Amino acid sequence: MSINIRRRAIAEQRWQHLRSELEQKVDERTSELAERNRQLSQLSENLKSQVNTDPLTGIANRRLGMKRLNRLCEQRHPTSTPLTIAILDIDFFKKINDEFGHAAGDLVLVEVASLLSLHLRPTDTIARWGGEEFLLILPDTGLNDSRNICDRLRTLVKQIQVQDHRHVTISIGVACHQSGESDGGLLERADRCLYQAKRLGRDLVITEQQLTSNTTE
Ligand SMILES: Nc1nc2c(ncn2[C@@H]2O[C@H](COP(=O)(O)OP(=O)(O)OP(=O)(O)O)[C@@H](O)[C@H]2O)c(=O)[nH]1
Repeated sequence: MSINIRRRAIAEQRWQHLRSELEQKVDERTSELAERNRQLSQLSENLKSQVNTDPLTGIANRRLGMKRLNRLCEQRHPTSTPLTIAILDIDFFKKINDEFGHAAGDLVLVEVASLLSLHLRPTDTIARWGGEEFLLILPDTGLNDSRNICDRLRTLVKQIQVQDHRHVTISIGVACHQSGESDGGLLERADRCLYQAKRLGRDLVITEQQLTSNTTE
């Protein structure tokens, strides 16, 4: 009888030991999986940010700019606050590259992007639209206010110098979203304003209002 009790006690001890070993293994495996999960979500965050970011300037890329504009245009209804966009293009950028080198051109792009980020609101979007072109999305902003904002940016950008020589200038086309309009239509109108700013000599802000009054004259 006492032998049986001792055997049972030994078996129970073994069982306890095995159970605590197993529990320890489960704990270790659980923390390994939690760590791997953390790494995977970090990786996924990094990839998401790479997909949406312009690698040179660190601002939103065309993809993200387009996505935000598309969403804002779709969400708007007749009583929404105004939504304006501006397409901004650095003047004679090819000359900057040709005279001072591609690295100097890159630096200008970075400086323009950081100036825009510094002077616009966190709710605005600043996206690199193409080579030396930027898209600004200004929610809750009417055409006149946008014009003033863009004119201030135009003046500020002139403070940027390329290797202490040439001052940088920009041309900007500004258009306001019309109810029911697609993002494509809005972009096209802003682009026409930009084209006019270039045509009229550059270092200018042209709004669609000015474009209409110019073409009807
Ligand atoms: N350094 C640099 N240059 C770029 C980049 N992307 C595009 N470019 C250059 O930007 C230049 C744009 O030239 P154009 O389209 O002729 O325009 P522009 O010289 O600014 O003339 P306007 O727009 O008419 O005032 C081209 O020479 C491109 O090679 C970039 O990421 N870095």
